[in-house]
Amino acid sequence: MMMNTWKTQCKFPPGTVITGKWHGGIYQLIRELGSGANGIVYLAKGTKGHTALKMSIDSLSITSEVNVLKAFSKVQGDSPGPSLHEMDDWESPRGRIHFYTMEYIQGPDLLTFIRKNGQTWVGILIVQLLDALEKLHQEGWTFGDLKPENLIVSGPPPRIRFIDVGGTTINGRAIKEFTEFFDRGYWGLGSRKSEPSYDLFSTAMLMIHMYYPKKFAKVGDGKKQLVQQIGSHPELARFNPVLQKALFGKYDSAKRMKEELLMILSERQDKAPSYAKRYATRQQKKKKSGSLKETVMVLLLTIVLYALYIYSYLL
Ligand SMILES: Nc1ncnc2c1ncn2[C@@H]1O[C@H](COP(=O)(O)OP(=O)(O)OP(=O)(O)O)[C@@H](O)[C@H]1O
Repeated sequence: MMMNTWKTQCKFPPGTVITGKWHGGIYQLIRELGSGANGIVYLAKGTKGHTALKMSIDSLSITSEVNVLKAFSKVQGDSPGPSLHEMDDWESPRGRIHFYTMEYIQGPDLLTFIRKNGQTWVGILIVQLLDALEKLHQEGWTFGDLKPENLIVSGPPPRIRFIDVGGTTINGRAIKEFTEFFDRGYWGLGSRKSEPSYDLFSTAMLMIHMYYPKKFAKVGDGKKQLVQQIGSHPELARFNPVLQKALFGKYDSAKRMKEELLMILSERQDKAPSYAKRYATRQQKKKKSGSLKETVMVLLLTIVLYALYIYSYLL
């Protein structure tokens, strides 16, 4: 009932002009992009070009999402989420509506991208995701509701971005929004406390979902079931050590998970481009066992292979 009320209040046809009460920004709605639990997102045209405009009658949720977007902008390097343009109110014919505008992120969601471009992309995109998560966690936030619909692959070059920051929570609190399949509480594998390991569990579930596009429900012992699902898919099974550690809360940082994932990806020389393969073979011949030198070399090799791997796909 509540939802219908706000939905009706925030529903406007293309062409509607929104004028900011406090900052005077003018936006014309182009089309609806989607609606969530508390608002509607439109593609709009402002004086500086296209923008995504989220409106809601709930000022608290708008303020809290704006705060998350501000935190994203503090993240080192490019923001993993949409950059915030401005926040304002609009005195609409149906009363005051709160809104903010942000970068319009164009591209397919994660699952659509994988369906179109193949599973060879899974590793690299998850590495990118872990990179973004590491930065977010360092700023003291947990993303929370990680699912394919909240991840857009923009580009080229393909780059994974977060949308829908409604579930992003300060570390140490209770997770605000979650989706059963990606929630460790649902699988009986941990609490709903916002902390890095919560996101890493969801990341492992994202990987599983990319190989099992049809989500499956929990039957009996969640832990046993997930281990079985991983083991019975040959492509997914090679990620087994990393997946199990992430599912069972053994990683306390996305960085560590990323490093171990990169190790597995660098082992996959059969799929690597030929120059990468030659490089890897050369390095293996030179390899001296059991030393720090070896660890450094493996890491370097991993980085080089990763760069070549990406490069080969951009050609
Ligand atoms: N910055 C953006 N760029 C492009 N599309 C966006 C952007 N933000 C949101 N969208 C689109 O608008 C839809 C609605 O977004 P919104 O954040 O309101 O909620 P949701 O993800 O559908 O649901 P909920 O918040 O309930 O989890 C998204 O699914 C996405 O398709």
